[in-house]
Amino acid sequence: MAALSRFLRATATAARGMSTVAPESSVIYPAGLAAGPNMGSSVTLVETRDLGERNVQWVFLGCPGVGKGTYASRLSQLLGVPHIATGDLVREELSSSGPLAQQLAAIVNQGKLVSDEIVIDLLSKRLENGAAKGESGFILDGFPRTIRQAEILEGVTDLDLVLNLKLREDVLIEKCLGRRICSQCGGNFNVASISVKGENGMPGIYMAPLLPPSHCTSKLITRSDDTEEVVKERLRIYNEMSKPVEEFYTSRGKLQEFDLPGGISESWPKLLEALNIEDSDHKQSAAA
Ligand SMILES: Nc1ncnc2c1ncn2[C@@H]1O[C@H](COP(=O)(O)OP(=O)(O)O)[C@@H](O)[C@H]1O
Repeated sequence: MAALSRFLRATATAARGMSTVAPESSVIYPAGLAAGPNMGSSVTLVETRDLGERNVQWVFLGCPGVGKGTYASRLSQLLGVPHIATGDLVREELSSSGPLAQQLAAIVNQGKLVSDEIVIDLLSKRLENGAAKGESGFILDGFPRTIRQAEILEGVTDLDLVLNLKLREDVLIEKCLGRRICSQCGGNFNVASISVKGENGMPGIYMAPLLPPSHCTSKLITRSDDTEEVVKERLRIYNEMSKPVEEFYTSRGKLQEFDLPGGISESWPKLLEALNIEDSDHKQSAAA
């Protein structure tokens, strides 16, 4: 805990003096981004890279399978900040021969949460390594997941935005079960073809599969915690432990909700619009 506190305090101080890393494509996002989220109010669009503000510090919340990783990764490339997923940090640790590996595997494979101490330790190390390489700002994905983690983060940094991605639960389960990773290149794919009719006032939803290129097809693996039983347990734990985190940020006026309307090509431009981010290349990247 102390490590994260010390580290984030140092990063925040250093970052305040830094200008935003200019992303490769033309990105325009709201003035005063550092001061608070854009909650749909009218915001003057300016090029933030000219303002000399610090890089964004965002958090992505959302149930397992909602697509936090996909959208956080795209936005991190667009905004020139690192995408830090605590699930990836946990998986890296458990695939290592480190002392925690066995203990972590047992927890993750049951769909339970790793202790706050362990996650904070892994996150601190990741942030320290990033800062040594000159990184600043972040999009955190999968952290905080408990009120305690949220309180610790709040004690050491001032988030600009907490984005809560939402999708109906039956679709979340299908998406988790369809996830595949290429064991060679690490690419993330999804073989599920989702087509749910609208009912009881809920809109229908269509999501095309995200299929791998042919050279990855024979190398696809499934995450060991993406079985139906474990996904349901992860959803249960999300509702019990992480829903309160949504309320925590709502009460601070930081939470912005985003209902995913469909697959990436449909959702990505709408997400950029909701965030008041203009990406001149978005048509090409949405189709990628
Ligand atoms: N912030 C966190 N706190 C506790 N455990 C975490 C945290 N982030 C990740 N984990 C552990 O890593 C697992 C995988 O996380 P993640 O890849 O984010 O999965 P999901 O698809 O459920 O969002 C979680 O089920 C949990 O065991």
